Amino acid sequence: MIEVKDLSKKIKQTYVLRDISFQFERGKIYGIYGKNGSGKTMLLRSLAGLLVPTEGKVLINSKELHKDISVPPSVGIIIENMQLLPQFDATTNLKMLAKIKKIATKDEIDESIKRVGLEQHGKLKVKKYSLGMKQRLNLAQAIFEKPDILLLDEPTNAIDEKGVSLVHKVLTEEKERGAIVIIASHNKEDLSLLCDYTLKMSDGLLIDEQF
Ligand SMILES: Nc1ncnc2c1ncn2[C@@H]1O[C@H](COP(=O)(O)OP(=O)(O)OP(=O)(O)O)[C@@H](O)[C@H]1O
Repeated sequence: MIEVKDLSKKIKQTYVLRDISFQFERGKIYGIYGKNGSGKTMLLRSLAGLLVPTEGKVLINSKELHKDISVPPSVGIIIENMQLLPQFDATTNLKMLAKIKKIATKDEIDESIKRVGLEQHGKLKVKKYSLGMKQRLNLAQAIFEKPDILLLDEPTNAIDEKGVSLVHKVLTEEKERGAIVIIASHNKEDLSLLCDYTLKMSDGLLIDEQF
């Protein structure tokens, strides 16, 4: 479980996150929507341990980030400006990540490439990928270790209609496996189709509209 308690973040005199408290539970998909600049990415970064709070805290299974643990022990992430290595193919990119983390097997890498519909292109260099193909590969790297938590910033960005249904299918499977899936998007309609729970972000505040 992820518990966010009174979380605020101030950057250069401005609060980009303001007094956020919420609990995210296993086996559910959460959607966070809001305008550009509302704080969605900042919240995902905080949950990933990539942003130190100014006030408040984030607990992952009762362990506090930046105190008991530095990052969540089992997390898959798609966050803006992520870099895949363009000179290598999809399989090599994931194999190199697997080497660093030492968790996924070759079969699990192949399976995740297949799940995102890239099996025909597994040997193509990533520099030849379209934006949508890169985004699918980003999803493959987020899921290939079967993490407990998935933090996904605009995971369907640049993906065509057929691809979007595939992404929805994969994320539903991840939820059924018991993962906590948290998606940020500016597209409320896209989220409402997929998510068990949708929340609105506005000016750094997280607004729960489903009382
Ligand atoms: N590196 C930074 N330094 C200072 N302020 C930043 C930085 N990155 C983002 N911000 C500010 O933090 C606020 C929240 O930004 P954030 O990226 O979380 O928004 P977002 O909801 O994810 O937007 P988008 O839909 O455009 O991705 C914005 O006001 C932005 O200007």
